[in-house]
Amino acid sequence: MSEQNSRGGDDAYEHHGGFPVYEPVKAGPNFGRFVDVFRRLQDLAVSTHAPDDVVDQAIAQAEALGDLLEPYKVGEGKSPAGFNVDIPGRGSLLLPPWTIEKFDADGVRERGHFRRYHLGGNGAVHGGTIPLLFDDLFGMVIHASGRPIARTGYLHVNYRKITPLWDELVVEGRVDSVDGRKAFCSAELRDLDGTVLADSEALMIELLPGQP
Ligand SMILES: CCCCCCCCCCCC(=O)SCCNC(=O)CCNC(=O)[C@H](O)C(C)(C)COP(=O)(O)OP(=O)(O)OC[C@H]1O[C@@H](n2cnc3c(N)ncnc32)[C@H](O)[C@@H]1OP(=O)(O)O
Repeated sequence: MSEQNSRGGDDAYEHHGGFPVYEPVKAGPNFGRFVDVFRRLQDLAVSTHAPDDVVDQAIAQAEALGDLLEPYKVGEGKSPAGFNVDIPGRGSLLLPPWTIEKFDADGVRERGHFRRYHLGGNGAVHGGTIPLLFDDLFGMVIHASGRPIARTGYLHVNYRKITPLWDELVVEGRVDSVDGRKAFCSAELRDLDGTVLADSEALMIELLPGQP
């Protein structure tokens, strides 16, 4: 149960805007492997040129897999996908497979790589994938800072160098300053030599009660 605050409001509700208060959904012991196998399939789906009969077999097997899983569909916030910080990408296939290394009020650092599924052109990571990485990072930066839930008002990305597939990389972000509901954040994506591949600035705006 949430409690009334001194302004007569509801602390939990105000902290979460119009969001439900999600409880983390713990994954079973095989969920990491489950995500891994789907990442492999994502890579293969965009990197193979198989004969038609093999494509037909793949469709049949994928349909059978869909039929196996369909009865277990759940609503938002009820699947372990996206909620498990021990699994790369928190177990979400939308996110690249990055792992949280540091998560505190000073900022958040993650380490990981992009895969064939994230290919843009000529061996480089797709330019739309990098804002995804930053946007999600800034969400966690806000969470780690202890600030109320926020949404991205703007996200600016500078692409400084080609970002390669498969190489281990590091991204780190923090809140630079706060002005009322507005948290101004920044982050850098680097290779292991410390070269900045991309950097980003974002405005994260605290949600008002009831804002979705
Ligand atoms: C372990 C699990 C972790 C889990 C971690 C999970 C991480 C996931 C994180 C994902 C984050 C997202 O992608 S969120 C999805 C992408 N973002 C969105 O969809 C947001 C869509 N936009 C909105 O809903 C709205 O614009 C809001 C709620 C953000 C703000 O609307 P509002 O409440 O009406 O606010 P408004 O008065 O307009 O603005 C408030 C102040 O911000 C300023 N402002 C607003 N927009 C801008 C802007 N683009 N550029 C400059 N300034 C702006 C205004 O001038 C004002 O300043 P002043 O006059 O006060 O000075």
